[in-house]
Amino acid sequence: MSLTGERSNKAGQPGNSKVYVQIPASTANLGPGFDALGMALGLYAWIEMGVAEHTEIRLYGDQMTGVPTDKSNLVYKVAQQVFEKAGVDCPELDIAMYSDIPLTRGLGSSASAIVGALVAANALIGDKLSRHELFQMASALEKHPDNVGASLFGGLTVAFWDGQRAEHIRVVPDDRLEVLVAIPRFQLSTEKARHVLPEQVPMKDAVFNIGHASLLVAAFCTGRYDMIRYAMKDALHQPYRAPLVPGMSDILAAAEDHGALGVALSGAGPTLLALADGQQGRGAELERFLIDTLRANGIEADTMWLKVSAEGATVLTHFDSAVPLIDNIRAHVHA
Ligand SMILES: Nc1ncnc2c1ncn2[C@@H]1O[C@H](COP(=O)(O)OP(=O)(O)OP(=O)(O)O)[C@@H](O)[C@H]1O
Ligand SMILES: N[C@@H](CCO)C(=O)O
Repeated sequence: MSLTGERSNKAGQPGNSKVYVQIPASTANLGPGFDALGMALGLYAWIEMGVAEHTEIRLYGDQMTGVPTDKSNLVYKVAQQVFEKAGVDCPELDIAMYSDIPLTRGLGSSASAIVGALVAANALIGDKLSRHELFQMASALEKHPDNVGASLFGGLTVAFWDGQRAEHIRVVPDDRLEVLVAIPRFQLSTEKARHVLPEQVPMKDAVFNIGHASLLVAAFCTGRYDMIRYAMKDALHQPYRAPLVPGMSDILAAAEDHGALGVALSGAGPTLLALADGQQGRGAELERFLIDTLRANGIEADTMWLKVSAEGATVLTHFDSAVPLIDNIRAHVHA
C-alpha cells in the first residue's frame, strides 16, 4: 500500500493527510516499582504529522533545544517503524512538535516522543496497528514499559516487559491525588542514571521491593492513601542514584513530615516527585520543603503541581490543519 495516494483531510480517518496527537508526560517507578510502574501526568507534548514530498521537522518550545530536525529525529525514525510493520511504503513526513515536557529530567520526554510518533503514524494510516501492538513496539524501543505504558494508556500503569512481550493494567487514582514535581535545573540522562545501578542485587532488597511495590498498587486500587508513606520505599535504584541528585536523600527521608503522602525520584531523575492529598491543604509547606532542601544542597529547582492524566496519547480532532501547530497550541491549549 502506498500512503501518498490515499489522502483525506479529516483527522483520525484512514489515509489522513495530517493528524494531531496529544501525549502526556509520565513519571516512572514511583519508588519501588522499578521498570514496572508508570503514571501519566497532566503535562503534555503535541505532535502534528502529515505526508509530504520532502521530510521537514519543526520543533517548538523551550524544551526542544538540541533535538535534531533531520531524519535522525526520534519521532521520524519511530514513525518509519510503524509504516514498515504495517506494510505501508515509508513516506516522507512533515512533522511539527511542541512540548511542555522538560528534556532529560525524569518526566518521560523520550517516551512521549516515542508514543506520540507511534500513535500519530498509526493514525495517519487509519489505525492499522492496535494499541497493544504499539505498546510492544514502544517497550522494545524504550527498553522498559513504565514511561511508555503511562504515556500510551494514561493513569497509573502496572506493566512488565520481558524482552519479548509487554502487558499492562491501567488504574486511575481518585481525584484527591495531587503530584508535586521539583525539577532541578540540570539534565540527567537515563543512560547515565542506569549506569550507576549494580548488575546484581541482594535477595533481601528484591523481596523488599516486591512487598512495597505490591502494597503501593493495592493502596492506589483501594484508595488507602494512608499506606503510601510506607509503600513508596525502594531498595533497588534510589540508594544508588542518590549521589547524582544532591539533597535527594534528605527529601526522601523527611517529605512525609511536611505533608507528602509519599515521595520518590521521578523515573531516572533528577526530578523529585511527591504525592499529596489535595484535601489536606499542606501543599505550600511541602513545596517549600522541596525547594529549600535542594537549595541547601546547591540545586535550584522549578516546581509544578500536576494532576494524574487519566487519558494516554489522544488523537485530536479539533486542531485546525490550516494553521501551524504553534497557533493551534495558542488557540486551544495556552489561550
Ligand atoms: N521530542 C523529542 N524528539 C526527539 N527526541 C527526543 C524528544 N524528546 C526526547 N528526546 C530524546 O530523548 C532524550 C531524553 O531521554 P531520557 O530517557 O534520557 O530522559 P527522559 O525521557 O526525559 O527521562 P526519563 O526517561 O527518566 O523519564 C533526549 O536527549 C532526546 O535525545
Ligand atoms: N524505569 C526507568 C525509567 C527511566 O526512563 C529507570 O528508572 O531507569
